[in-house]
Amino acid sequence: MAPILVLYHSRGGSVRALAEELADSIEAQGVDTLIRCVSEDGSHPQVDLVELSQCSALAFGTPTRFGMMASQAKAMWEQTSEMWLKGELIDKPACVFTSSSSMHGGNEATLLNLATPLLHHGMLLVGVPYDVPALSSTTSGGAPYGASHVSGAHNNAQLSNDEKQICQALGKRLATLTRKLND
Ligand SMILES: Cc1cc2nc3c(=O)[nH]c(=O)nc-3n(C[C@H](O)[C@H](O)[C@H](O)COP(=O)(O)O)c2cc1C
Repeated sequence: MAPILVLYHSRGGSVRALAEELADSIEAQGVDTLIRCVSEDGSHPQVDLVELSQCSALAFGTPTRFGMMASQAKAMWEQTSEMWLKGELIDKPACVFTSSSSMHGGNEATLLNLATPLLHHGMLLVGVPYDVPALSSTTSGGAPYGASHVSGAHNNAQLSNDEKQICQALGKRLATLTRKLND
């Protein structure tokens, strides 16, 4: 099975923290990951679109920017018309994640916005079900739509335990479903 691609954009490191947490939880299920950035950030290499077309599944995240995905990621998706024409992502599982500075500053809207191009590509969106206890106890990030983090006005809050647990549950679910689909 091809690796699961964990693809993100992050300027200050908050989304990167979620990406790394997701990758760890996928790897814990014995599934290989490839962590890539939309644009080179010094921590992980920039994605090659071939890696996107060949992945077995995708975890995709950017910061919340005015309630939607970062423009760098939107620009990347606009280069995927050929992949879309060939249907290379159809029936591959996918999940989304984001970080925002404020609690009600549009992180849920961003999760839904991140999902839009994935649905256009025919991907199977994987969310977080309510049997994950942290979804009911979180006082910061984490939603049925995906993993999220509320980073605070100075973008320096660490991931809370609930945010981590929601992120780990999402990674585990993505890995498990991907393996089942590839059996
Ligand atoms: C241009 C811009 C727009 C932003 N828009 C929002 C927003 O709509 N809502 C919000 O809560 N935070 C917003 N933020 C804050 C970031 O989403 C937040 O700091 C996030 O954690 C950054 O993630 P990163 O550390 O991975 O870059 C914005 C930041 C920038 C630079």
